[in-house]
Amino acid sequence: MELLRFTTAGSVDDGKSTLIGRLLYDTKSIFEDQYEEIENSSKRRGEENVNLALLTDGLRAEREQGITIDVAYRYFATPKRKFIIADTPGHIQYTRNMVTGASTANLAIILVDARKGVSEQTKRHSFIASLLQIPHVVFAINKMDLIDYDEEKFEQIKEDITNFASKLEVKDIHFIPISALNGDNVVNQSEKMPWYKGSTLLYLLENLHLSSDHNHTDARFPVQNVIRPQSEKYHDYRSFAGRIAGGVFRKGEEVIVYPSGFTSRIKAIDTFNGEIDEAYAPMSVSFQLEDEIDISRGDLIAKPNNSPTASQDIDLMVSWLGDTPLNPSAKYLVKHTTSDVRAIVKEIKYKIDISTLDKNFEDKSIGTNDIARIRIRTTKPLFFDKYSRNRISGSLIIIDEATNVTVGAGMII
Ligand SMILES: Nc1nc2c(ncn2[C@@H]2O[C@H](COP(=O)(O)OP(=O)(O)OP(=O)(O)O)[C@@H](O)[C@H]2O)c(=O)[nH]1
Repeated sequence: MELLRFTTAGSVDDGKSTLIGRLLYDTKSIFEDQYEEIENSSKRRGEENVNLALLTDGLRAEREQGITIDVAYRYFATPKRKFIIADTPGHIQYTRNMVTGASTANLAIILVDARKGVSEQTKRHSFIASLLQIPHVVFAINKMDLIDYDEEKFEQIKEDITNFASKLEVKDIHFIPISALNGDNVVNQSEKMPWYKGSTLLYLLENLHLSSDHNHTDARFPVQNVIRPQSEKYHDYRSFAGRIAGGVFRKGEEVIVYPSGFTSRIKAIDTFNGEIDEAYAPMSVSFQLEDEIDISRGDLIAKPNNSPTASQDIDLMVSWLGDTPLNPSAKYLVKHTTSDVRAIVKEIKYKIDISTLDKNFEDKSIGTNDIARIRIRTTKPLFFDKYSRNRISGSLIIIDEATNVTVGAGMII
């Protein structure tokens, strides 16, 4: 069954928790006793309706004690698909949380309060979604019940969003008028908005075409592990395990290994369920090669005539996640796919004001939640692609060596 990863974003109180609760409840993904529990809490709090937000807020309260990065992952499934929701609270640390939750997402739901329309947060979240190149973005115009399910107001918000989104790189945009509280257009089609002819949120989540989210052109296989069993029986066995980051690999095809540049052919493709003839992103497989060449963790297997860029000077957009500002004279550790290298920040080109999208060339201080264009120099060449071409081989993370904390998420330009 296919897996869809999505993230929710919105300002505080736009209804993220209620929406997630509604999705879980209407798809029957919660247990009877969980429902009874929130039913009782709602009564105790003197609330008229069962407050579905309590379902996720309860879990949140628990995790807010002592976990630095505030993203909770929730799972549910329908007969059609499996889902992982990265639930990020909307308060101050928005950028950091959204970047963390969204980096592997296929889709982002950006909530907009129908009464307020496009807000500063809507713009920030849309910018981050475009920066991270989340392939699909759904603007859920929530609380339609509070504006009498007014079609004109919905159309106006849609137009406002379309106008500023035209400046961004978002490939696939959807708009759905919903009421998370009452369940309109979340799982069930609303009877209150006969003018809306589009699909419900769940229908969209279940039916979106996902295979084109991966790069199927440039074959990239970062080696995670060399498998060399100790037992007599597998005496001559050696294979290279990892997850395909792009393209298609077939048995018998010629491959090239970086950084060595040696070539060989694929003798076999092993998987957990046995041998296969063809493998593509995002499958986890292990390659046996025909020649005995030296390969270790961090190497990249690709195909001749389709090489990645090799360089030690790398330009990137960085989203700063650290609590302490970027230190231009520090050495950082950089993790790029399966390889680790040391790096320094050579240049801070500019910082982006994410509410206006303006570039600031004067202020070079990069603190928490800032997004900036920088250039780093690594101690060894990295073999990479542009982030716009491949979200895996085009991204890296920056780690503070002293504390081992991830301080930056970088998208290679
Ligand atoms: N009338 C109406 N109220 C809603 C709707 N969705 C959410 N609310 C209410 O809006 C308030 C905030 O909802 P939450 O789901 O807690 O908002 P949130 O975005 O998760 O907030 P944080 O978790 O604090 O970021 C609650 O009182 C909800 O009952 C809706 O569709 N209609």
